[in-house]
Amino acid sequence: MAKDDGHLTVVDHPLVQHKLTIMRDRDTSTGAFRQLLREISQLLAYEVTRGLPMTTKRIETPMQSMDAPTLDGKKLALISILRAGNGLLDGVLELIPSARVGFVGLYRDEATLQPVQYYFKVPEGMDDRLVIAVDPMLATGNSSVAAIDLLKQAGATNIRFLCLLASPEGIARMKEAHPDVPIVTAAVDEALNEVGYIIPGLGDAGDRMFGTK
Ligand SMILES: O=P(O)(O)OC[C@H]1O[C@H](OP(=O)(O)OP(=O)(O)O)[C@H](O)[C@@H]1O
Ligand SMILES: O=c1cc[nH]c(=O)[nH]1
Ligand SMILES: [Mg+2]
Repeated sequence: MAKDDGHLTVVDHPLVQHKLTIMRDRDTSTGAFRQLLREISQLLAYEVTRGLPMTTKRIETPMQSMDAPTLDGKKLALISILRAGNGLLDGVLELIPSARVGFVGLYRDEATLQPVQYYFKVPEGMDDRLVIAVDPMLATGNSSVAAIDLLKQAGATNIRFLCLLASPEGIARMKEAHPDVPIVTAAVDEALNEVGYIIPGLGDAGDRMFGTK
């Protein structure tokens, strides 16, 4: 696991990198792409949930009673940035089924690369939750910055951002707009191309996941 100043964590684990390589391959099918994203999301979840507050609970093992560590999943809000965010959400939610879930609907206008909002629904009490926003792609950063703006407007103060692939430009934009939001990603690619796609990247995550192109 590579870290910079605490703002960015790159999960360079061999399992993550191997699965990401298959996802990048243009010949990987929609079904395999979705399955791999689910698997990677669970490996990334391990990192993004590091340091989550724990309490203890009195339990009886077959041998004796003990105060055992436990997580209060209800204090966690997972926010999917639609639609591709759902590909990360499903796997993380499987690991933490009691987490609360919200959705920010955004798509990138292909000409301006600005996000267009079409939906917003998050759990109550955002100010009292650890919020993990998920979206596989951090390209220009316009979508994630806008989504986090909205989450902060809804009261969130403790936010982390989980993605699969990031560009250097997107990381810089997030760091400038939201220096308090740590980013966890599987890889930082070379650059953005002239139409705002990550290079070498994996193409359009939503289209590859849902087979829409
Ligand atoms: O950092 P940015 O330049 O804003 O680009 C990243 C955004 O682009 C993709 O979504 P898209 O707009 O394609 O919507 P989709 O999830 O519905 O496919 C991706 O899932 C991010 O939300
Ligand atoms: O490379 C990119 C950039 C934005 N959105 C994607 O899905 N892929
Ligand atoms: Mg898309």
